Order: sequence, then structure tokens, then C-alpha cells
Amino acid sequence: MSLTPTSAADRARILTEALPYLQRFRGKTIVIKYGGNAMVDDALKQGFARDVVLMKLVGINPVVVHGGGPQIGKLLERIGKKSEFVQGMRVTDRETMDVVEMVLGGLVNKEIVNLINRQGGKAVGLSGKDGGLIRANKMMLTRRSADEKLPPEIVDIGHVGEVKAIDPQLVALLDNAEFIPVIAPIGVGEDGETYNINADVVAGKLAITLKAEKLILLTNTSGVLDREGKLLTGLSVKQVHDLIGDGTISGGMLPKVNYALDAVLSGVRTAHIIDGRVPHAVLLEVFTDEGVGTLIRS
Ligand SMILES: Nc1ncnc2c1ncn2[C@@H]1O[C@H](COP(=O)(O)OP(=O)(O)O)[C@@H](O)[C@H]1O
Ligand SMILES: CC(=O)N[C@@H](CCC(=O)OP(=O)(O)O)C(=O)O
Repeated sequence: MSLTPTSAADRARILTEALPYLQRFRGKTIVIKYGGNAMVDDALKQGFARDVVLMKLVGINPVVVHGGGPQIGKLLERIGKKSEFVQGMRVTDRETMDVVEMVLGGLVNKEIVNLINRQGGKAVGLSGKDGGLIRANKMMLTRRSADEKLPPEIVDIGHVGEVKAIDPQLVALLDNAEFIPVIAPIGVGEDGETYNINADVVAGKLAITLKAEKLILLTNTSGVLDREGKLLTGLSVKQVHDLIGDGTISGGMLPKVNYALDAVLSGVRTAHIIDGRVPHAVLLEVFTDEGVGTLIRS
């Protein structure tokens, strides 16, 4: 294919636009959370895998944390179980926990590993159980009672964990040996109990532990939207609190925003909630001047 003079110039401009980003991010860690809702079609998935491989080749350390909520929901439906969420967290009984571990640690994890490897990368799939990577505690949620005078209710959502500690050793070992870690959000408790952890929580905590430069959360909206459905391109700490307080941010967006905020308040330079339905969204976010999605900074 021959290039017209303009398109050649455009391409050259786009390639050189990447230079400052290549210089800035070389040797740095970028944690990318690949949400189940962003894994929609084969072309998009291949594009995502290509972006990750490219990052690694230019000297960045991408660490992938994946979700798989819709995929878990489908399998649960097949065995006649309904999915139930409280504040964006799946209510997880024993049987659901088995399905979650099978889908996240097995099917979804290996699919992403395979996708990256087919693009020429060297991905290694891990769950939080491998190498003692993610230690978890049982998560308890609080819910405001209908009667304002009563104290908040404590809600037990079963085998759902919060991150107690992350041991970065294994991830560091893989990074240094040119491998790309692909992590399923499963944790292990002190008693050896398995915990289902929201992938946004794991991505946020991992970004803090690895002292990542950036946390990127890929989802199925163009970013955080206001009440009118308009994209909010940048959010401060106060704006986040206001939007949660007035109910503009709800459901699955709650853990994303909360843990993105936690990350930037704990040393991660920037967190981005971006649209995984846009081809090569990660590449555009990392290597171009074009702002995509919502930027959260401290
Ligand atoms: N203010 C908001 N802006 C954008 N999305 C929101 C907002 N509040 C709630 N959401 C919901 O959060 C969803 C994203 O979370 P989730 O479904 O858990 O995605 P993922 O699988 O990528 O983690 C959106 O599809 C949308 O339905
Ligand atoms: C506790 C909890 O909610 N765990 C999630 C884990 C998967 C996940 O986070 O997937 P997405 O990123 O695709 O939503 C779940 O069971 O759905």
C-alpha cells in the first residue's frame, strides 16, 4: 500500500508524538485493569493484547489485572443462580465462589494470557493465591438504614475479600525476566479461605504496592459521566466525593472511582477510567496527547 504525502506526514507526526511518552514511561510500571465488560469482541481483545505487548517491548512494565463479572454472571445463570450486587460487589456464597474461581482463575485468565502470547508477548497467568501474591480479609459493607436515626447496618456479602497485603516479589521477578503478569482477582485469607475480590480493588492496591506510574481502568463507558450523561474528563478528590454523595456515581463505577482515588492519594501519579470499547484505548492513553476518558489525580 502506498501512502499519500499527507497520510505519511500524519503517520510520522503521530509516531513522533509518542517520543516524550516513551521517554517518560521507560522502566516504569503501568497497571491496567481489563474489565469483563470491555472484553467484548475478538478484534478489541486482540488490539488490547497488541498494546500490552508493544508497551513491554519499549521498556514499560505493564501489569494486567482482569475482571470477568459478566462472564461469571453467564455461568451462574447456566446453573440457575442469579447475580446479586451490593455497592458494586457480588454477593458470594460458597457455590458462587467456586464459579468465580473457575471463571476468573481459569477461563478468563488463560484467554488473556493466550491473546498476549499470540501477539508475541510472554504472559504468565496468576491468581492471588500464587506465590502468596494477594492476602485478603473478609469484606463487610455498611449500608445506611432507612431510618436516619439508626446506625448504619452491617451487610455480610459472603466470601468477598478486601486486600490485606500484596507481596510484589513474584510480579517483580516476572517483570525483570521480561514476562507480563496477568492477575486474576482472587485472594487468600489467613485460614487458607478463598476470597472473591473486585478487580478494581486489586488493580488499585497493586498499583500502590508496585509504585506504579499509572493506573488504567478499562470499562464500557467513555469514562465517568455526569447526571446528563456527559463525560467528565478530569476529577478532583472533592468532585469524586460530591458525585458519590449525590448518587451520580453508583454500581460498578463505585469501586473503580474509590480505588482510583485511593491509588492517586497513595503515590500513583495518575489514574484513568477509559473506554475499553474504543480500539487501542490503552495505546491512545499512554502514547498520545489525546486525553481519553476520565483522569483522576490527587
Ligand atoms: N457516573 C457514572 N458514569 C459512568 N458509569 C457509571 C456511573 N455510575 C454508574 N455507572 C455504571 O458503572 C458501569 C461500569 O462498571 P462495571 O459494570 O462494573 O464495569 P467493568 O466490568 O468494566 O468493571 C457502567 O457501565 C455504568 O452502568
Ligand atoms: C467482589 C466482586 O464483585 N468481584 C467481582 C470480580 C470480577 C470483577 O471485578 O469483574 P469486572 O471488573 O468485570 O466487574 C465479581 O464477582 O464480579
